[in-house]
Amino acid sequence: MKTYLDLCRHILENGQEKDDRTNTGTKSVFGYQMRFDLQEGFPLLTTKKVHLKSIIHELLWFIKGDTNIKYLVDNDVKIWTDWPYQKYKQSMDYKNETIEEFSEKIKTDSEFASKYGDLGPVYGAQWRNFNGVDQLSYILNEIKTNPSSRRLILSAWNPAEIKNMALPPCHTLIQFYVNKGKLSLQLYQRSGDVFLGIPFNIASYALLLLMVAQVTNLEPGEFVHTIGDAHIYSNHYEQINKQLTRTPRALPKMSLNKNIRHLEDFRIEDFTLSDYNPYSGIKGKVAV
Ligand SMILES: Nc1nc(=O)c2c([nH]1)NC[C@@H]1CN(c3ccc(C(=O)N[C@@H](CCC(=O)O)C(=O)O)cc3)CN21
Ligand SMILES: O=c1ccn([C@H]2C[C@H](O)[C@@H](COP(=O)(O)O)O2)c(=O)[nH]1
Repeated sequence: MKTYLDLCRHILENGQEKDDRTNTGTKSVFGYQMRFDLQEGFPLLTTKKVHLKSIIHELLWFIKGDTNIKYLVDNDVKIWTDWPYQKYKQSMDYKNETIEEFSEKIKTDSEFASKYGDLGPVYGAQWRNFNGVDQLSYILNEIKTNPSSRRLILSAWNPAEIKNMALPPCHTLIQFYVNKGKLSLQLYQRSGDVFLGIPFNIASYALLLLMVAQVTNLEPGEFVHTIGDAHIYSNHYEQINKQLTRTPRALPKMSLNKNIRHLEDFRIEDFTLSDYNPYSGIKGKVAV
């Protein structure tokens, strides 16, 4: 994952200080592209330990078309909880619960979960029902029947619905590309938190590529990651510099249960990561 460290170095050396919505402050560049050949291994960072289980669950949650954090919270995935919690804090029902108590209520009280756990029409909703279009089914069918198409696009950016989303989509658009029996995927990410979000996003879309390749009988090719505003938050400089002192190790391997033929049939137990030997994890605050 030298590719990732190159991005970090590029921003530290060439990035400009930029204010942002969260008032944390960032160093930022506009426009950056990374390429990962999936034949060379699974692109999971080795310069810090990345919690893959959260990534897999999040992806399965998108594929289900789900937008309520209940599924994530039930599976102990915490990455989306801050946003509904902030909203809950501003409501009449809020009784000084901590985020842990809030999560517990989401788990045990389904009425509470439907009232306070929904993020609005975020990824899952747009992937499966963009103004009535199931984009994921459409893409899978096109890849199988019309692989040379240059229109294999899936968009999460639905301008009419942005105002109803807890957070406007960061991974706004993906395009598939099929050539010589290989499937590639390019992501256009409008905004990328290089320390927290990007390692997750790389792994997540690499995984989606492997899954789609399997169910369309293609070999995985390249994941191309294009970022618009690529930034390092000012409270993450230390964590990034620490990673820059670490020499990347060999990439792990990801194998999928070969019996799965439909995207919706994948379950957490169908993913096996092997030979993952990362350096220790590094903590950092998420800017909300
Ligand atoms: N500022 C910001 N950065 C993000 O990366 C981000 C957002 N906001 N908002 C929406 C989602 C949520 N994402 C998140 C949120 C939290 C972590 C995080 O805290 N990661 C820790 C712990 C992981 C875990 O508990 O599994 C990490 O060490 O990676 C990562 C991505 C990615 N996105
Ligand atoms: O998958 C994700 C989701 C979010 N991010 C980061 C990028 C930004 O730091 C924030 C979102 O704030 P905006 O003001 O809406 O850009 O979250 C990410 O890197 N990856």
